[in-house]
Amino acid sequence: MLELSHIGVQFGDKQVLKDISITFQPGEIIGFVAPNGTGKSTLMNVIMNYLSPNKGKVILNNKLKYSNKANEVKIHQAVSMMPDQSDLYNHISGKNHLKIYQAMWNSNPKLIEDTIVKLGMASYVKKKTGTYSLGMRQRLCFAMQIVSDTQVMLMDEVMNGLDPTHVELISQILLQKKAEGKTIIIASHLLENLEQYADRIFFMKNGDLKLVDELAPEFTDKKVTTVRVSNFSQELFEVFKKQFPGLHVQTLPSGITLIDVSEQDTATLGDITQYLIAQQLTDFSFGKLTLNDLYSMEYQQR
Ligand SMILES: Nc1ncnc2c1ncn2[C@@H]1O[C@H](COP(=O)(O)OP(=O)(O)OP(=O)(O)O)[C@@H](O)[C@H]1O
Repeated sequence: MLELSHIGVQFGDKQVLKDISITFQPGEIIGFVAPNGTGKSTLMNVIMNYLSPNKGKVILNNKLKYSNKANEVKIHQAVSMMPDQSDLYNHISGKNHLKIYQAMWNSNPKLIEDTIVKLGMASYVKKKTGTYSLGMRQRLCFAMQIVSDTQVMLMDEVMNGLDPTHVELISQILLQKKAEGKTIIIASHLLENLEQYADRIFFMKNGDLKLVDELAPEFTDKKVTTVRVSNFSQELFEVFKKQFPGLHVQTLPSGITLIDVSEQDTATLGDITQYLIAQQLTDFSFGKLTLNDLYSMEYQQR
C-alpha cells in the first residue's frame, strides 16, 4: 500500500501540486489524466523521490518514508518507475537490459523469457537496442519494468508510439499484473484505452486530483443512457429543448451534444431517434458518457 500525505509542490510562484492525499491499494490500476504541463510527471517524481516536495510525505506499507538513503533503497525495491527510452543503452541488446533489471531487483529469472514471449520480442531482443524502432524500444522499456517485478509500478505514457495490437497486448498484461496484486499507476492521454483497465481515474486540475466518478453523476449512473449526437446546431438545440422539456441536454466544447435519458424511458429514446433522423442527424449513438466527454467538459474551451 502506497500513501501520499498532503503532498505540495511549488516551482517559483507556481503551485503545481496543492495538497494531495491519497492511498493506492494492491491489485489496483490508477490512471492520471490531464493536459500537458499540469503536474503528472511531477507527482510521479515525488513518489520516486526524484523530487522533494515542499510539503507532505510518501509512505510505503504504513511505515517506510524517504527519511534517509537506506529507506530510499528499500522503497525503490518495491516502487519502480518505467524506464524512459532515453535510458536505453544503444550498444547493448534488449535481452541484456532485461538481465540487468532482473539482477538489480533480484526478481525471478524466469520472468525474462516469459516477458519476451508475452510481448512478442523474441525476433529482435538479442539485437542491439540502437537498431530498434520506437515501438520496439517502448516494448523493451515496459518489459524491463515487468521484469523488475516491483510491488508498485509507475508508468508515464506507457503506450507511447505503440500500434493498436501492442496497445491491446500491454493492456492485457496490465490486467494480469493487477490480478497478481500489483499497484499500477499510469499517466496517459489515451483515454479510451485507460477506461478499459483502470479501477480509479483521476483528472489533475489546479494542483488537485479529482476522481472522475464524482465529476458527473451520469458517468457512473447505470440508469442513465446518454445519446451522443454530432453536428447538433444551436438552432436545433433550442427547438429540441422545447420539444423535449425536462431532459438534460448539453453541447460539449468538442462539439458533441449529450442528451441524458432514463434507461427505462424507451418511448422517449424512440421519439429522440425519430426526431434526429427527421432532422437528418444520423451521426448519433446511445451509451454511456465517455472519459473523452468528461475531459472535454473539464479542460476544453469553447
Ligand atoms: N524542475 C522544474 N522547475 C520549474 N518548473 C517545473 C519543473 N518541473 C516541472 N515544472 C513545471 O511544472 C508543471 C508541471 O510539469 P509536469 O512535467 O509535471 O507536467 P505533466 O502533466 O507531466 O505534462 P506532460 O503531459 O507534458 O508530460 C509545468 O508547468 C512545468 O513547466
